[in-house]
Amino acid sequence: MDAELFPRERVEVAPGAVHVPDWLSADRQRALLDACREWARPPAGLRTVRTPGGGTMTARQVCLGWHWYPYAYARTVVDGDGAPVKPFPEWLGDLGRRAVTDALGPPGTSHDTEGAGTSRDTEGASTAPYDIALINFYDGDARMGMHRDADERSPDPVVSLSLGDTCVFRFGNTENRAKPYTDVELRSGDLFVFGGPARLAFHGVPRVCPGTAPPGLGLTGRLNVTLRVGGLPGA
Ligand SMILES: O=C(O)CCC(=O)C(=O)O
Ligand SMILES: [Fe+2]
Repeated sequence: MDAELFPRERVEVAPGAVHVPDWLSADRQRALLDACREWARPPAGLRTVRTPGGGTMTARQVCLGWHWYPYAYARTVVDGDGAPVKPFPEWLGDLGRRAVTDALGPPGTSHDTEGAGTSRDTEGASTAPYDIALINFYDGDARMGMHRDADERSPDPVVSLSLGDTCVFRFGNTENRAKPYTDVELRSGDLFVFGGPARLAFHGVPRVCPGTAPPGLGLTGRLNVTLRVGGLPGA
């Protein structure tokens, strides 16, 4: 990691949405990248996602635990090779819980802003294990439009880990895709968590900055791993 003139600070972008720069060490980034390379292999590997309107997502995706397709979850790759989704490893769930605690505080912590009642207990966030990972690979001009992560049935926070090229991550409001939103630069190793009142906020990736990955990582492009609690029937 290049030394910064001013270290980047943890920022609460909106109540319940926190950016923690440099959360993963260089070694942990490399280990997560190695795991992503394994998960990307077929069967049930990296695929291009087709949207109902006939378009395709520019970021390619692989899932663990539950397979996401527009706009539901399944146990097999129903819109691809039909293979069973790869298992969600316990260590990744542990990483998810640690991420939430580091970003938002331990369970039961009140991080109210002006009495807004954003305690994780009152938001219904649970101790249920993280059981879904969506891994997105961005190369070239890949982007992700503004959307909500709304296909899970659990209110637990979404945990986002970034590897490789820096991107602009746009974090918006819960009403619509338009302003107000905040643009955050996510770099390799950064953590972003959104839960509580921010859990259903619109967000997207308008831009990836090619050639900005840490030279030692060995990744061209950007990987983002989001961890979610599904709360899905039959889990
Ligand atoms: O790539 C990112 O940083 C965001 C990914 C995302 O929003 C998603 O997987 O739902
Ligand atoms: Fe998302």
